[in-house]
Amino acid sequence: MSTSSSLWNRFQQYFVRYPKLGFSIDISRMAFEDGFIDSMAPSIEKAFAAMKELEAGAIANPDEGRMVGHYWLRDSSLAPTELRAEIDGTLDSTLKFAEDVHSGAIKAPNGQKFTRVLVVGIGGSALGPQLVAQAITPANPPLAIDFFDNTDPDGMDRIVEQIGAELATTVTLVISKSGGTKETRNGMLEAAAAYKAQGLDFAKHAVAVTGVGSELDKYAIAQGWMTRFPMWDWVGGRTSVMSAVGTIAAALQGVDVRRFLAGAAAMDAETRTRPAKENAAMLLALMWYSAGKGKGLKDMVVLPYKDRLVLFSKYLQQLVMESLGKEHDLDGKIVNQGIAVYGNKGSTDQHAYVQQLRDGVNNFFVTFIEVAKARDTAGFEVEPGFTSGDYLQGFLRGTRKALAGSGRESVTLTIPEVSAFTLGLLIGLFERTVSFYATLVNVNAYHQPGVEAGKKAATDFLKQMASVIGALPAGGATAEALAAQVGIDAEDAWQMLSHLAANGRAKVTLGATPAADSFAKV
Ligand SMILES: O=P(O)(O)OC[C@H]1O[C@H](O)[C@H](O)[C@@H](O)[C@@H]1O
Repeated sequence: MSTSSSLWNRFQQYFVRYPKLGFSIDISRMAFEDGFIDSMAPSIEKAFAAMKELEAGAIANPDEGRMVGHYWLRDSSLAPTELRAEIDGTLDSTLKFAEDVHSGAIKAPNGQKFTRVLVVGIGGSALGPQLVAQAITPANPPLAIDFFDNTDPDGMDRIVEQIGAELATTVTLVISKSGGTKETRNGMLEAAAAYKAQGLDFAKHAVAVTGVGSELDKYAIAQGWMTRFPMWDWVGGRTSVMSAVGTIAAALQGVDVRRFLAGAAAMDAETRTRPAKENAAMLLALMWYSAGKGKGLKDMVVLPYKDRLVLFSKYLQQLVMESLGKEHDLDGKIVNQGIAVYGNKGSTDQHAYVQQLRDGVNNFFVTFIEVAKARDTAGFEVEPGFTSGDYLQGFLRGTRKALAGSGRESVTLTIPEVSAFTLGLLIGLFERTVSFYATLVNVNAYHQPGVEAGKKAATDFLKQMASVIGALPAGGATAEALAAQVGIDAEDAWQMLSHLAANGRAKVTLGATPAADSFAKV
């Protein structure tokens, strides 16, 4: 990768485009040797074979004994026969629901049309709808959208305050595949309380998207919610944006959902059968492998040069890190796999962390996303002969060159514009890349056992907090003494007592050290 003519040749060799989709991938600035792809042939074959089985309904998630069916959501004809009607029917009914909300056939209890949607969900049950809302909704969508995607009460208070009296015409989607996620349960209860405070009946504004028979599903039935849509165990949260999880909010916001699905289906079709050297998903998986030596040694920095795609790095962060970040491989060997993903957008990031990318520790590769069309409206020249869009391209190309000049690797993906179709296409591309890469490094991409450890520790912490509150004396005691009394760790006790004190639920007299602080009942 030295002279400009050899770079031009390398570009020709490693540039693949799908003209029908307006999509291209350029891996010429990755530092693999020319024989690399051929040398990976046996692994590539294995990955293609595993994908074929997965798409045919194999138990591709062995730990949970589940099929992996997100690829069927955009082409139900590939799904096992018994699932097809349910996939199509659910899609139709989510779109019909949105249509009825728009037309006023489904109204708010006050007789007016719904004007806003509040999504309560977290992780895979929020990131997809958030990305869609940011990237492909009209500037002034038919319904404005807000999210409760955390159990931060202050965050929720701010949203409720912003919505104000419009809560009367707000439909709330509570989204949880498992139906038991605590943050989402809390968000739902907080939302219900906010409606109640305005004299509104939450049930008449509430819609559930969840697994049939889940805690949430039962609750929604018992409370008489507006309606419910199903989630299936064969769709993982992080790949659920094309199920009801993503389609309802998208449709309510005026997104052409069928085009969104068609984009993913089109990328699936391109990358399902093409041989490795012209297969964008396989090439990307091979680049991840080459950059990180199959061990995730290099982070992936996602740099879309387009404001609308600012959440794409966050979306990929969950998709990639929750799928690939695994302690064990499929043979039970300890491997501690994964690829760290971060990023924001260009050229904004050039004024922040790109300094380190150019000059600092070389522990990453960049994925540039270039959008060919600069804007929808007529061009405007910021100086004679140049538009803002020319600058955006200049900064992308300049950064790619500057990085390559100091031995930093990058992949560049180009799409014609940001639309429902091209967002679907990008999501489809990365989903298949994750599936391929998982086989290359022999991990199960479809479970997330590590997430459970933090959840269990949080549950224990809350149980212990209850016993500490019960033991708080009127006269004051140290954290250590209270911890010994209820049989818990002294630091945990101090942390929860400090939290209680900060929120007016305990009194604290600070000592010289945490051990000398004294806590009492209020
Ligand atoms: O949709 P839910 O069941 O509420 O799950 C929400 C999220 O939380 C879990 O902890 C998982 O790690 C995520 O993959 C999932 O998307």
